[in-house]
Amino acid sequence: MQLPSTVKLVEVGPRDGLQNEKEPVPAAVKIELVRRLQDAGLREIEVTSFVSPKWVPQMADAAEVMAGIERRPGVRYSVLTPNLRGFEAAWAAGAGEIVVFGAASEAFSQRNINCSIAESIERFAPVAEAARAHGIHVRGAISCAVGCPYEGEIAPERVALVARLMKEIGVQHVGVADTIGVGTPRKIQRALEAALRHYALDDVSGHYHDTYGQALANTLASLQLGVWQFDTSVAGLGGCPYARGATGNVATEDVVFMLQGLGIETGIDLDRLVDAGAYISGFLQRAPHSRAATALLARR
Ligand SMILES: CC(C)(COP(=O)([O-])OP(=O)([O-])OC[C@H]1O[C@@H](n2cnc3c(N)ncnc32)[C@H](O)[C@@H]1OP(=O)([O-])[O-])[C@@H](O)C(=O)NCCC(=O)NCCSC(=O)C[C@@](C)(O)CC(=O)[O-]
Repeated sequence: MQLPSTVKLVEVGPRDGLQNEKEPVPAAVKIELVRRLQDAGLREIEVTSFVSPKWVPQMADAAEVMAGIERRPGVRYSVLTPNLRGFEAAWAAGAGEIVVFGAASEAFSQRNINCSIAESIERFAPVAEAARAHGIHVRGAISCAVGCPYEGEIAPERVALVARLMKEIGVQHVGVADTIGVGTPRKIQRALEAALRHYALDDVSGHYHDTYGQALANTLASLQLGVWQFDTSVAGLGGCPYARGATGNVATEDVVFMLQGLGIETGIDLDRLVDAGAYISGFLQRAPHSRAATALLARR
């Protein structure tokens, strides 16, 4: 089967990766991480979230981080915005893309953003409208696309429903998110196919946590469908504060290593990426959660 010749990776480490850390990570460290990621060639970076600091204290420094990052031409800086207040802050901070984050599970929607799926769409509609009026790209995340920590297995129809609702309010791109990493290749393909009922191939991405070690296989299964955009997290950082036990996203280093082996272009310098992962892992005082990074560091 013909795989895509190019893949775009959205680096979510500074946001998804660091939102779940027990000890606060200083803004200066986040800013330095973004700098190193850019040095490695990442051109899409999810920097932070403009959410309630009561809900996610780790992202309370969102404005400071956005003000401190070194902006480079050709790099898009995205942020999460749950409501209009978040959007206004994101706009003021110069975000190039905003992410509204919904879920295919009612229970997760309630726990994560304190409203039902229907209410979340009502909340996102003015956010999407305002963003588009300002020329800011709007991405939507569909969490729990295959499984939910509270409801168990999620049917693809639920993903299709949320994708349709997001499409109707002007969300331009959807990310199919396996929040707790329970997806396996066929399940992920079915969730993607559900989103693809409402979005074109170029407007659908995969966001896979690696809790059960399936994320690379799921990435390959997505490539087989022609999906060519993925969220990944340097050093496999992360987890969601509202999904207990969920570990980080698939490590950017592991995905880049696999893609290089497949002859697929990413524009990313793996050595410098490993440096960025080593930097943040050093700060967090643990080894990177990346097999490729561990192997490459051992060879140095
Ligand atoms: C959505 C709300 C705000 C609703 O929270 P709420 O309590 O229902 O709303 P509220 O309007 O009553 O606001 C509560 C407080 O937050 C303030 N507030 C309200 N909005 C904002 C804002 N934008 N920025 C800053 N502050 C805000 C607001 O002013 C108020 O402050 P108080 O009056 O109590 O002092 C809350 O539930 C929230 O912030 N949730 C965020 C949860 C979150 O960030 N989760 C992690 C990201 S999602 C994820 O990781 C999944 C993903 C995307 O990676 C994909 C995947 O893997 O699944």
